[in-house]
Amino acid sequence: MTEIPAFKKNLPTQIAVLGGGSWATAIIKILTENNVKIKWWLRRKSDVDFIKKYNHNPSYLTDAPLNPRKVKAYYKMYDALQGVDYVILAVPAAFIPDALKNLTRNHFAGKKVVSAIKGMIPEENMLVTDWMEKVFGVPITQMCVIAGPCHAEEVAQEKQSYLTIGSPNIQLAQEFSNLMTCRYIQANPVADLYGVEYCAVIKNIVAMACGITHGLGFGDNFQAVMVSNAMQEIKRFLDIVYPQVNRDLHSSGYLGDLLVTAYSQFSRNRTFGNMIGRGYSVKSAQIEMNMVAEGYYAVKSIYKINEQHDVEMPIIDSVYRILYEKANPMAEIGVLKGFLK
Ligand SMILES: NC(=O)C1=CN([C@@H]2O[C@H](COP(=O)(O)OP(=O)(O)OC[C@H]3O[C@@H](n4cnc5c(N)ncnc54)[C@H](OP(=O)(O)O)[C@@H]3O)[C@@H](O)[C@H]2O)C=CC1
Ligand SMILES: O=C(CO)COP(=O)(O)O
Repeated sequence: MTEIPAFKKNLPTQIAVLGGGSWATAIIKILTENNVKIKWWLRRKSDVDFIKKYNHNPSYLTDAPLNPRKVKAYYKMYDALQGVDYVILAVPAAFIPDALKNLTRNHFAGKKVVSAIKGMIPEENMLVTDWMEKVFGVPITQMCVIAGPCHAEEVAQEKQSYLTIGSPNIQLAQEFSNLMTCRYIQANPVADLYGVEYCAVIKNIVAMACGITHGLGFGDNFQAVMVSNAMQEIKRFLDIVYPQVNRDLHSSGYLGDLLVTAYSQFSRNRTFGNMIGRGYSVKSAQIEMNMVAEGYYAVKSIYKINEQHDVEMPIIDSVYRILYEKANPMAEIGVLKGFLK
């Protein structure tokens, strides 16, 4: 017998959130504005104990209070997954294989899976949703992704923001959008899961390029040209890798996400790039940041995927050579200048 979903019985929707960083914390804050119960998995027992006692995350978005009637923290992932309707993945992509290594297909059977991750699985150069389908057999029609211009720090301050929920299953995208819409968040469904997921990954690399050029002393004029060219680069890539009619790349789920990451003071990817432009090595930039810049891993994956397609992607190529081939940033941006219009 098919189980009646909780929202149809007017019961709280039970949602597992996997990951203890700033985005997981922000998503939990948003969801608890609605009729949901959250089962929150974090990797450190000390964090779980802290949240049970003080009702906020000890390390990320520490000012965001969490409703103890709606949020329960878990250290064992199996316990967090029990009885939930949705599983939200919010661990940085590079750590997903390790975080989920003890799970089987059964843990996801019948559950809807949402990726809040804007990164690629590095070893396999795969989108997170493709990887979830391959490893755990989750049908793509049971998955959606969260995209759009939205920094966790602004969610914590309840600043009006917009999200885009992508799924080939538009009913699912609508259902999850309803769960994510509240006083300060408007979530909108789109049928283009792969387009928004790839765009969210690539815009992180572009934000790194913006940070690099800023660190090198280039100004706003140059950055505006680079961001415009980046949008065309994203379009060329998507038109080859996942063509779709009616994809509006100028909407906030694509262009908006690129703009906020390229320009925001909160962007980890831009901050990381800025350090590289100022002369930090990759290792020292990683040590300096206590958060994860997905673009570092993603640029290698996109570069490798594009070896099969040969799309013209000069910004991606430059960032790849700077981060992985120790190319001199100033010399590399000098080469890039010749491609920009
Ligand atoms: N922050 C934002 O505004 C947004 C983030 N996203 C996406 O959300 C995803 C999660 O990022 P976010 O929450 O920001 O991450 P943060 O940078 O805020 O935190 C890093 C997280 O990664 C965990 N981590 C670090 N190293 C490891 C490891 N070796 N194994 C397992 N976990 C590890 C940390 O756990 P610990 O603290 O225990 O070290 C922490 O939970 C990313 O894909 C990001 O692109 C998407 C939209 C907005
Ligand atoms: O995707 C984001 C905002 O939409 C977050 O970007 P950063 O990871 O660069 O902070």
